[in-house]
Amino acid sequence: SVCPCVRARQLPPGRVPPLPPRRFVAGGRCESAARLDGKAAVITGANTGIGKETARELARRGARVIIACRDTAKGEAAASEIRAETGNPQVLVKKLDLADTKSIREFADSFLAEEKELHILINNAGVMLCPYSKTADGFEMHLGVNHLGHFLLTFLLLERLKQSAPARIINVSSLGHHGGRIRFHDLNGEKSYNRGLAYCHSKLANVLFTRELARRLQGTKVTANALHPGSVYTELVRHSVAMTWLWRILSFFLKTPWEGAQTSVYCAVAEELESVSGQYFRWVQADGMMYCGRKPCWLRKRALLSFFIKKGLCKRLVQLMPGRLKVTNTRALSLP
Ligand SMILES: NC(=O)C1=CN([C@@H]2O[C@H](COP(=O)(O)OP(=O)(O)OC[C@H]3O[C@@H](n4cnc5c(N)ncnc54)[C@H](OP(=O)(O)O)[C@@H]3O)[C@@H](O)[C@H]2O)C=CC1
Ligand SMILES: CC1=C(/C=C/C(C)=C/C=C/C(C)=C/C=O)C(C)(C)CCC1
Repeated sequence: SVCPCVRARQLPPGRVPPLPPRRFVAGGRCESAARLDGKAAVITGANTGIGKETARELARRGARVIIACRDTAKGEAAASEIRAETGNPQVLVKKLDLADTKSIREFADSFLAEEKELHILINNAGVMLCPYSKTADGFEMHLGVNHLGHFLLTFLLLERLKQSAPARIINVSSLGHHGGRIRFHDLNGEKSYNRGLAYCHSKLANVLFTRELARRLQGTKVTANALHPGSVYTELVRHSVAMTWLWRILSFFLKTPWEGAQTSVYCAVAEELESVSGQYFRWVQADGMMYCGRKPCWLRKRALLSFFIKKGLCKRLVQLMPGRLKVTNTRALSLP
């Protein structure tokens, strides 16, 4: 493992390592130095938040990045900022409204006509806590945008991904998927609707879609993985006044969008994931509390030590903590 001081020096220009109290929430970062020259990536909802920071990191690595967003003015503002900062002129904007299948088809037609290759598709855009509403095609908004829109987009771009293989599909899900159920009898939430649960259902759909897609893509060199980015201070909570205030109050303890993008970047570039498919990733802390995967045995045996790390009482281990963060597969899901 690399000394934290060395890792700090490897941060991209302008990024400072988080202050000690924030190290607990900042999570790890993608340490792969992989370049993406000659590779093309589509990132949905990349005009802001996690998507924008993901676009910035892929552009920094030399990729041709297509920002797929519903508001092209916001997209252009993000693209010109990224072009200026990374020096990569190949950051483009294309209109995509995931709440309208007509717009998704237009995006795909235009993309397929203009772009010959696609190596990375990051289904990142999302809505949360929307008051009850429907997409242009009559689907409940969370399911329509977060899952069905991305489902159609992926389907339309799949041949291009296969032709460009090795290629990766990354679905940005959420820890919230644990609270989700696929309510086959009421997919549109017409019989009962809870906006928090509607979000969770759509995020479970992301995970299940990833698993089935990975199964169907076996042998094609196109992988599909899902992830939870962490709790990130973004505009995701905009539909809820209470959550907007909670987010402001907790902001110091939430990941920044750049920190939140690290799991997406890891899934997109890490060499060791070249043939890993059908998995769900999230950063986990080696304090034994959140760890579901390969917990180091010295931690498993020492619950007290784990408590000290969590409370920040053991200075040396706290200093080492960022180096002990891993992305791991967590939950094995089966269809309901
Ligand atoms: N922030 C967090 O704590 C967590 C986030 N996530 C997931 O991370 C992903 C990114 O969210 P985050 O960056 O936090 O949130 P933001 O609200 O900052 O970004 C969401 C993006 O999705 C776009 N979007 C929303 N609706 C549509 C649509 N109909 N068509 C096209 N684009 C659309 C938004 O566009 P516009 O700007 O035009 O509204 C925006 O670009 C989401 O999938 C979210 O569920 C998961 C767990 C935690
Ligand atoms: C209570 C609490 C937290 C709040 C976490 C929340 C509220 C997470 C919400 C996540 C969402 C909205 C996910 C969307 O997919 C922190 C800040 C992590 C740490 C301090 C204790």
